[in-house]
Amino acid sequence: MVESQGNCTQLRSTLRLLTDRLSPSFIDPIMTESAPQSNQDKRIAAILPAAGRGQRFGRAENKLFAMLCEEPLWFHTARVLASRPEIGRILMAISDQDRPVFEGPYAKLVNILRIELVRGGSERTDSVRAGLDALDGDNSIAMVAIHDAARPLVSDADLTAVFSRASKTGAAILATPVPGTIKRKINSDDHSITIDRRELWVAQTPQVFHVDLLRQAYDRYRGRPATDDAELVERIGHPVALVRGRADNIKITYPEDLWVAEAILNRESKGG
Ligand SMILES: Nc1ccn([C@@H]2O[C@H](COP(=O)(O)OP(=O)(O)OP(=O)(O)O)[C@@H](O)[C@H]2O)c(=O)n1
Ligand SMILES: C[C@](O)(CO)[C@H](O)COP(=O)(O)O
Repeated sequence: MVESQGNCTQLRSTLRLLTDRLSPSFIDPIMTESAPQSNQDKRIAAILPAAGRGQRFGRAENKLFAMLCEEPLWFHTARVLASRPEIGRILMAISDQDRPVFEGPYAKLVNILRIELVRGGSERTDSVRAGLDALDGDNSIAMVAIHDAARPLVSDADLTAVFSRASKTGAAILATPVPGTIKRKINSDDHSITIDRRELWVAQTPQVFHVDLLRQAYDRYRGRPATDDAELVERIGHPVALVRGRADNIKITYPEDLWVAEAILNRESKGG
C-alpha cells in the first residue's frame, strides 16, 4: 500500500522508493497489497480537478507544481486517494498547458498512481464534468469523490467518514463550522455588519455523490456559476449532508498556505 500520510521525512522516502524502482513487479504489490477485500472496494472513482491557473497563488506555473516536502503538491493529494482500497479509478482533469508536464517529467508518478488524465476546462465544473464523462459506461463505479488537487492534507479518518455518509445519503461533503466572526461589507467605505455564524460551515472536499445523482445534477446544469459540486446537487433538490472535517484539510490557495501545509506535515516529527 502506498504510504499516504506522515511527516516530510517519511513522505520523501516513499517518493524515492517509488521512483527508484518503477518496475510493475515492484509497484503492483505496493498498490494492491493487504488492501482489505470487500464488496465496497474500488467502487468509488476519484475526480481530481487540477486544471486551474492558480492566479491567487501568484506564480506563472500551476500552483499544483509547487513543491511540498520536496514533492509536487498534486502528487501528495493523488497519493492519499490512491492509497484507499475504495478507490477504483482516479481521473485527474488537467489543462492543455500542463499536459506536457504530466506526460513528460511527471509521467512516471502519474503511471505509478494509475491516474487517468482528462481534459479540464475553463471552469471547475467543466473539469469535473470531464472526469464524470470518462466514467460513462463503467458500471463498477457506484460513487464519485471529487477532491481538489490543491487539498493535499485530507486525513484517512475524514475520507472514511465522508465515504460512509455518502454511501448512506447519496450526497455528503467534508466541511468545518465557521471558526471566526463573519462580517458582510455593506458599502464602498468598507463598513460592515456581523452575520450570525451559528449555521454557517465552510465547504471542503472530497464532495462525494452516488454517480447517478451527480450525473443528474450535471445533466440539468445550465451554466449558472457554482464554486462546488454540492451546489449543483442542491439545485436539483437533493439534500447534501455535512460531515465535519479537520481544520487542517486546507486548500492551497495563497503562497502562505504552502508554509502552513509544510508545518502541518512536520508536526509529527516534533511529536505534534
Ligand atoms: N477551471 C478549473 C478551475 C479550478 N480547477 C481546480 O479546482 C481546484 C480548486 O480550485 P482553486 O483552488 O480555485 O484553484 P485555481 O482555480 O487554480 O486557483 P485561482 O482561483 O487562484 O486561479 C484546484 O485543484 C484547481 O486546479 C480546475 O480543475 N479547473
Ligand atoms: C470546492 C471548494 O474547495 C469548496 O470550498 C471551493 O469552492 C473551490 O475553490 P475555489 O477557490 O472556490 O475555486
